[in-house]
Amino acid sequence: MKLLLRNIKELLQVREEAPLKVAGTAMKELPSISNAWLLIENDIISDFGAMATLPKISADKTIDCTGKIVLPSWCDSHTHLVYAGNREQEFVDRINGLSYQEIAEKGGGILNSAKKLQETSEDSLYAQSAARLEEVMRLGTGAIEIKSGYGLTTQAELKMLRVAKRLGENYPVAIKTTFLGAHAVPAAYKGDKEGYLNLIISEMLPKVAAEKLVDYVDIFCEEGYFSVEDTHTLLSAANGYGLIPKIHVNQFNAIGGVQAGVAHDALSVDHLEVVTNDDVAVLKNSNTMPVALPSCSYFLSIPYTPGRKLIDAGLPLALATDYNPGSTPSGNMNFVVATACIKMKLTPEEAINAATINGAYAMGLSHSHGSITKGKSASVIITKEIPSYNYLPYAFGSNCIDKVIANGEILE
Ligand SMILES: N=CN[C@@H](CCC(=O)O)C(=O)O
Ligand SMILES: [Zn+2]
Repeated sequence: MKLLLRNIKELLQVREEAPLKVAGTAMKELPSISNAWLLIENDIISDFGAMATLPKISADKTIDCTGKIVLPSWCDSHTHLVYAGNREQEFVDRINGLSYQEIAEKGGGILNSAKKLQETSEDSLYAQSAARLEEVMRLGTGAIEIKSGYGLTTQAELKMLRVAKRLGENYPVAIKTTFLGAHAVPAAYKGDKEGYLNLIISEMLPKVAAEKLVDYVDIFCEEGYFSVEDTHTLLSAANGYGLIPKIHVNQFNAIGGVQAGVAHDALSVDHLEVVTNDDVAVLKNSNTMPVALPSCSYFLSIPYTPGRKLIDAGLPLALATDYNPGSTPSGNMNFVVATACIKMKLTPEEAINAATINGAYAMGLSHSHGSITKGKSASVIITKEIPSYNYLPYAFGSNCIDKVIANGEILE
């Protein structure tokens, strides 16, 4: 099947040789071709160029993209998309004055989602999660990471991860999975965090690894959840199963989670609403991608990750949604890109790099996603007719997407 996109007003994020990631001032560059064509063969980007160079191609289908911009699909490297039910009552409780932490201390928060998930069948969990995945795919997400962490028992964690794996088998989207058993201490282990960590290490990790359910390991390194010492203990154990870390750090407090992540060569450290100069220095000498989650800051009214400071220090930055029922009930990467520009003062070029190639890096997918490069997955967004790519974050409340091509499949 040959699919030709022609008369593209601007083809964005064109990289002949795709970098693994872009950092610092290089994030301001967004290579593009005006008045372009793009050829997709089956599920692969096979060629592209300026219209003046278009060779004779007998395509099975042609899409005229006059006035429209084409860019690689969003790469959302941090989500908790598999969950049961919702937490809209906690949303109202927060409006009425309770904090996110106070809700968690009353047994709400992650434990509330864990209870719901444990009571939900695997098929119902799959159906609820599939509906969310379909929605975010139509919003332009072409690669996504999904975490466990709302099970908090061995059976329920396995259930979540099997659902995530099944989604990857059934949808034309790249899915990476992460084991987040250390998301919170479950009610059954109240006051016995060591006992729960022991369960994670001696029972959950071996089972999750034996079923080949995950690519990465995660822990919520935060006051009131898991300490830096717990983080070292878990990441060392996970290393024995070949699991690379992608961890939750510095959401509310900088307690040394960034340093712990870098010490274990984490692929990414995520949240970073609070960042110290020492965190920046440690990240500079690492391969670890800092990941900002601006929709979470928006929803919880907490500080935004100082993205400007990180990029100005020469670091890379990725943007992701954090889609989950508690802190971010939205998987919309378009809103993330707009909010990064509006609230974190990223330029549109920086935000698009952060949401494509750097997002791909943060889930180990730079070789196949995140840029318009020959041989990469044919996962692209075709916008509506818009004046320029700056319009994408500018028109933050509008859906600027006309069509999505998901691994070669057209989603209307
Ligand atoms: N902070 C930890 N975990 C999730 C939220 C969990 C929840 O509230 O359900 C996050 O990344 O924001
Ligand atoms: Zn998260």
